[in-house]
Amino acid sequence: MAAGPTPSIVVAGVTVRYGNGVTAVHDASFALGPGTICALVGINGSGKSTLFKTLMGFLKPAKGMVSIAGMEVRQALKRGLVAYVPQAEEVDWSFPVLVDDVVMMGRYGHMGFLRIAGKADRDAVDDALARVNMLEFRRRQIGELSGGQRKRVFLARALAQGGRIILLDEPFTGVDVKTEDQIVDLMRELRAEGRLMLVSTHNLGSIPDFCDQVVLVNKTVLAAGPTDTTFTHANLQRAFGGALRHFRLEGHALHEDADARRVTVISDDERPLVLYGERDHEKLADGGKANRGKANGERATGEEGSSS
Ligand SMILES: Nc1ncnc2c1ncn2[C@@H]1O[C@H](COP(=O)(O)OP(=O)(O)OP(=O)(O)O)[C@@H](O)[C@H]1O
Repeated sequence: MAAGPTPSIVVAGVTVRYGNGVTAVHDASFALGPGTICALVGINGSGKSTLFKTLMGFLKPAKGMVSIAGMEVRQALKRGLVAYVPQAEEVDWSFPVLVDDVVMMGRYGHMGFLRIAGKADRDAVDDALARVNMLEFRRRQIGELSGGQRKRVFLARALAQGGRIILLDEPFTGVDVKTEDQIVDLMRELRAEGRLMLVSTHNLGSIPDFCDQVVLVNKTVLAAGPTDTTFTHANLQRAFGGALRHFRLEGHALHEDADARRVTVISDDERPLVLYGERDHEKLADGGKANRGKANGERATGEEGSSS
């Protein structure tokens, strides 16, 4: 991994307003360092995309300060430090462009004015496509790919760019479990390389597995910190209120055998969080840790729960 500024994000007292006067985020603060995968969690309209757009310099805070790798946003973007993997809805899939060309866009910041790709650029594109297992699709039109394949192409674009900070807006929406696992494995590799990833997701069940930090939002940052201490039942209730589906099944209502453990299923939208044998529901993350193997092994059960 190329040396560069230490990846970090500092958001301090940030308020963001849209042109129509809507204050989407007010007085939001959190800080993240290198070698981190952080989940950005909140209901629809809670300000996750607004925060991404602010970190990408598309929106300017009305108040507060954003610093990326110790620099102003504009400077960090100019240096290609931040790569963005957009939500599927933000992309015009009818635009006739090859997979190769999409990934090469990640290299534009490394090229001269005429954007002529050199060997280093072509190598970076090859490496990135190989890392997301998409080499065989490189001559395909982007619009001809499945949702999960498209996500992987945009992830490859971020890798080709060499961004030490990667923002992923709902990377798991509409992808199957196998693709989600591939994306998570890749993110773990990128974390081991010291990169910083901020991931918005409704997959609550996956968060204790691969995120070391969590930022919970609802128009402001309600809680931010290590998953173990922040991804708690109390904080999820604050973030989601009545929007959260929460089932608790226990004893003979659930088991015909002697296994009397309680099962708690907490779901926002996609993959729910499934906890076994919880007594104290305050600390979801601790329970998740103790029961993680089991919960993963029974993922399908949880998914049935979420559809009810
Ligand atoms: N371009 C815009 N102009 C005005 N208001 C906007 C604009 N985009 C978003 N908003 C408003 O800002 C608030 C936050 O929206 P945002 O898109 O950041 O939420 P989100 O958490 O990303 O939601 P989702 O989970 O649905 O993607 C919402 O009230 C939304 O209606």
